[in-house]
Parts: sequence; C-alpha cells; structure tokens
Amino acid sequence: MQPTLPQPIDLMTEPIESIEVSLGDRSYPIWISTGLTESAEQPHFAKYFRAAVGDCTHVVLIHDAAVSNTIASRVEQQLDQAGIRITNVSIPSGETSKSVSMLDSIWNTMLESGTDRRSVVIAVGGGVVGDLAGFAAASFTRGLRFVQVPTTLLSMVDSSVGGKTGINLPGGKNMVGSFWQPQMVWIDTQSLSTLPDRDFISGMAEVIKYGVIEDAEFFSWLQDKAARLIEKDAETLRYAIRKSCESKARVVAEDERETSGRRAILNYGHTFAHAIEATAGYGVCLHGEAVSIGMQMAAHLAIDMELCDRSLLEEQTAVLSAAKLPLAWKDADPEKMLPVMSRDKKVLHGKLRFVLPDRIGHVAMVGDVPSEKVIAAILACRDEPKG
Ligand SMILES: NC(=O)c1ccc[n+]([C@@H]2O[C@H](COP(=O)([O-])OP(=O)(O)OC[C@H]3O[C@@H](n4cnc5c(N)ncnc54)[C@H](O)[C@@H]3O)[C@@H](O)[C@H]2O)c1
Ligand SMILES: O=C(O)C(=O)C[C@@H](O)[C@H](O)[C@H](O)COP(=O)(O)O
Ligand SMILES: [Zn+2]
Repeated sequence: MQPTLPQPIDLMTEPIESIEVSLGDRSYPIWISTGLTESAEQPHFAKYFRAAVGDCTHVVLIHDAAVSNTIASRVEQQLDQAGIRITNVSIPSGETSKSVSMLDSIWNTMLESGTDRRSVVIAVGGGVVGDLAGFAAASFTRGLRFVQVPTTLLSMVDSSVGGKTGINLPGGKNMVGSFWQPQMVWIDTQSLSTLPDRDFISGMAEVIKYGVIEDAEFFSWLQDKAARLIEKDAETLRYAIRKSCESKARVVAEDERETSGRRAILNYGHTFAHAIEATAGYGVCLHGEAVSIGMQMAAHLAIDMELCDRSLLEEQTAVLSAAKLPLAWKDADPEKMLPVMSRDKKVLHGKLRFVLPDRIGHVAMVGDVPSEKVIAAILACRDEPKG
C-alpha cells in the first residue's frame, strides 16, 4: 500500500496561527492556538496531526506525568477516535528524567509494544519530555516521525522548535543526543493555565534571550511588557510566544546543525547555565533560572572583555528582574563550574568559546577568553549568604 502523504490544511476556520520552520524537505509548521486541544466535539489536533504526518496507525504517546490526565488524555482521545493504536508512556516530572535509564525504559516499551518504522512518537510536556522523547524517536529503529506538543512556556518558545533532542550525563547537560526535526509543533496556550509560576517564570529567560541576541525591537517591547507577561495576560503572552518562535525558526533555518556558528547564538548564557545545573544537581536550579543567571555572567564577561558597556547589563538586569528571574546563584563556584564548562559543545579543538553581547539585539562568538575573567564573571553573580 502506498503511504498517504501529508496533506495541506486547505480550510482554516479555526483561530490558529502558523509559523514555518524552513528547512527544505524537513520544513514543518508551528501551530499556535488557544483552547483547540480541549474541544471534545472537534478533533482539531487529530486533523492537523494527519495533515502533518500522513499515514499513521500507531502512536507512542510520551507524556509528562503532570499532564498525563489532562492534555495528553485529550490528545489520546482524539487519536483513538481516529482509529489510531496508542502506546502510552508517562514520564516522572523533572530534569532527572532526561537520563540514560529513562531512555532505556522507553526503548524497551517501544520494542514490547510493536513499534515499527511507520509509528509516530508524540511528546506532550515540557522541554524534559520533548528532549527525551525526541531522542527516543531519533534513535529507535534509526528514526521515527515525531510531533511536539509543548505544555510549558519554555518548551513553547524554545525546546519544541529546532530539533535539538537528547539526555544529560551526570557531568554534562544534553551530552548525548541528535538533531531530529519534528513533523509539526502544536502549541495550545491554554495548557499554561495549570503551569506552576516558578516554571512559567523559568521560561521567561529564553523569551528575554531572543531580545538580547537578535531582536532589539522585541527587547524594547519586553522592557515595557515583562511584568504584564508574568501575570499571563493572554494576548501579551501569545504575542511573546509568536515572536520567540519566529526568532528561533529564523536562526534554525540559517544553521540547522550549528555548523556555521549562527545557531550558537541561541546558546547565550548557556555555557554558564549548564555548569550551574550540573554542579547544583539536575533540577535544583531550573534550566531557565540558570539561563537567567548565565546571561548575567555573560554580560559581566562582555563588559570585562570591553565588548559593551554597563548599560547593557543594567538593561538586561531590569528586564530579568521585572520577570522575577534570579540574577545570581548562591553556590556559584568557579572551581566546580570550570571543569563542566570545558565540556561545553561549543568547545572546538579544546578551546572554549563564549556567546557574548556587544549591544542589545546582537551577540558575537568570542574565543581566547582569559580564565581569570571567566572566574570574575562567575563570582560577580554569586549570592553571598546574608547575616
Ligand atoms: N531542545 C532544545 O532546544 C531545548 C531548549 C531549551 C531548553 N531545553 C531543555 O528543556 C528542559 C526544560 O524545559 P521545561 O522548562 O519545560 O521543564 P520541564 O519539562 O521539566 O517542565 C517543567 C515542570 O512543569 C511541569 N508541567 C509541564 N507542563 C505542565 C502543565 N501544562 N501544567 C502543569 N505542570 C506542567 C512538569 O511536570 C515539570 O515539573 C531542560 O532540560 C532544557 O535543557 C531544550
Ligand atoms: O536550540 C538551540 O540551539 C539552543 O541552544 C537552545 C537552548 O535554549 C537549549 O537550552 C539547548 O538545548 C542547548 O543546547 P546545547 O547544544 O548547548 O546542549
Ligand atoms: Zn536553553
């Protein structure tokens, strides 16, 4: 039997927006709506899913335990009604699930449930489940089609787009993984209504990142709107999600596999952030919190390297503070962080490179940074115990 090819959506009566991630024959849509997954009578998700993947008789539905009985269950109902067999995999919440043992367990469930090369993996959850399920999809039988249903702010604006998948090793974040693009990204902003505030705020760090690295106009908008955003004002939020996805799609389209260096701008603050996450113990400092502190460390380093003046740090500090993000890490310890930083994926021929800002809306890749300056940047963002 000939497989059915993905079909274009020709009749669009739903209140939905789309952004294309343009990658030639790996291009895909990001659909953004509010409340379309909920509708029991109208199986919107199933319709867009079919349009994106074409033929499908079996789905491996991998979901974060926090959304298993809500969003994942709606998705399951719609696929079930469409006659698709479903293998459910619920993943314990938290960063520690991005592990070799969890991946091993998913692979075995896939094997036992008769997953084959025409099965489709759907990730429903935040960046943890997206990265983990994406790597399971990329690796099982050398590659299965994959769909992202992000349910946190961070995963809507960043991790579900661009195809970076993977797991952590105890000594390094995202050290094992692959580039594996999804067939579509389905964002329903209504999912955010149940997201705890701490996780929502964590996602704001990646939103603010886009303003600093490549969109000065968006940064000025954020200067005005960051406080309103954390109150989850629906329209403001949807605009921020769209602008962030456009920014990520633009960068990824220019350098899908981080080979030219363009994509590395998305790693602003991350050399420090990943070292904070690994040395604190995964999940102690959330990824977005670590990115916020890491961006502050990078801005201090940029000033020390005479790439920019203090006004950049002050403006960045003001927006991060308005979003209630942390600016310092009490246990920031250069002695522990530097060995982890030396394994950063931007290291080339043993030499560490940093993404540093020279003005709001622009960053540069900088090598040959003296380690005393790196240490000083870390110490500049260490909270000393009070009293
Ligand atoms: N692949 C990429 O390009 C990329 C980009 C950025 C971050 N990441 C990765 O993403 C991860 C962080 O993602 P995250 O911030 O989404 O964290 P997460 O996946 O751990 O989700 C945060 C918390 O929210 C809960 N949750 C998820 N959706 C919910 C909902 N709708 N309602 C209630 N609770 C909900 C989860 O159970 C979890 O406790 C990190 O591992 C980071 O490395 C990857
Ligand atoms: O998509 C990218 O490229 C990014 O760098 C986005 C980051 O926000 C994200 O945290 C990513 O997972 C980091 O990638 P890594 O290659 O440094 O592990
Ligand atoms: Zn990140």
